[in-house]
Amino acid sequence: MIEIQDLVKRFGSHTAVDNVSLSIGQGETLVLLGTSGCGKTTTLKMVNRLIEPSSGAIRVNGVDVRQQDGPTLRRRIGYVIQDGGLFPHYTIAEAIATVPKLLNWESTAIQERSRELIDKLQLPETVLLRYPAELSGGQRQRVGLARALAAKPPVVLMDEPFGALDPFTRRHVRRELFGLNELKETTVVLVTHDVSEALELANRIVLMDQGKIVQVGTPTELQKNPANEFVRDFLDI
Ligand SMILES: Nc1ncnc2c1ncn2[C@@H]1O[C@H](COP(=O)(O)OP(=O)(O)OP(=O)(O)O)[C@@H](O)[C@H]1O
Repeated sequence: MIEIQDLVKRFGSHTAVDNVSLSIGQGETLVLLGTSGCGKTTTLKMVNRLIEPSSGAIRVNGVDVRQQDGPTLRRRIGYVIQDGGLFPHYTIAEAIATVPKLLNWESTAIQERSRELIDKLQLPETVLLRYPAELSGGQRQRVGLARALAAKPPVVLMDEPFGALDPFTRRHVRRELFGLNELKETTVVLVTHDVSEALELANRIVLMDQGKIVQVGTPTELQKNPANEFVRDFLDI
């Protein structure tokens, strides 16, 4: 589904992502885990071309991401960031409709899809007419996900999607979201530095340090067979 090959990103003399290769399967939830500054976000943003690689290649469904311009590519790849990443001057209905509109969906189809998502994410329909500032953090997060899923993208990238929430709401929202059938069929790449979140959500975890992959495996593999002291320390085992 997503093939990342020998990916490198340098910022001046600093190598933020250092020769990363990964294969992510259809419907898989892959978690990029690691300390602050280890290159998780930079790796993620190269998938949807918010950052261009220094070298290496990324293919989504066999097609090199560089064959499409950034905006076109991003219509097919959902993107969720901390606190929802919503524009303050768009109502929730407008926010969710953004990508379907760009894809020229009929307005009745957009309305139907928006209501479906609002319902699935257990938000009251009245939020559709409100602005992000009028919602709670947990609600904004759900709306951010609704916006990312609106046009049914095969791939969704998530960068610390629950980072702005208190621990209780965080657990609650993430269980709800990852319980959605719709998300089970979607390929998800999620960035976090939260070990328990990674262990709970990941099919596989990619543990990174200083731009490099230290270990890739299922949560159980990492816990049972940590590759080295760093992995043991990071997972606190
Ligand atoms: N635009 C940029 N210009 C220069 N250096 C950058 C830029 N973006 C990121 N970096 C550097 O690249 C490294 C990796 O950053 P990145 O944001 O990918 O880390 P991260 O693992 O996502 O960290 P965090 O969890 O803190 O967000 C860091 O050292 C960061 O300072």
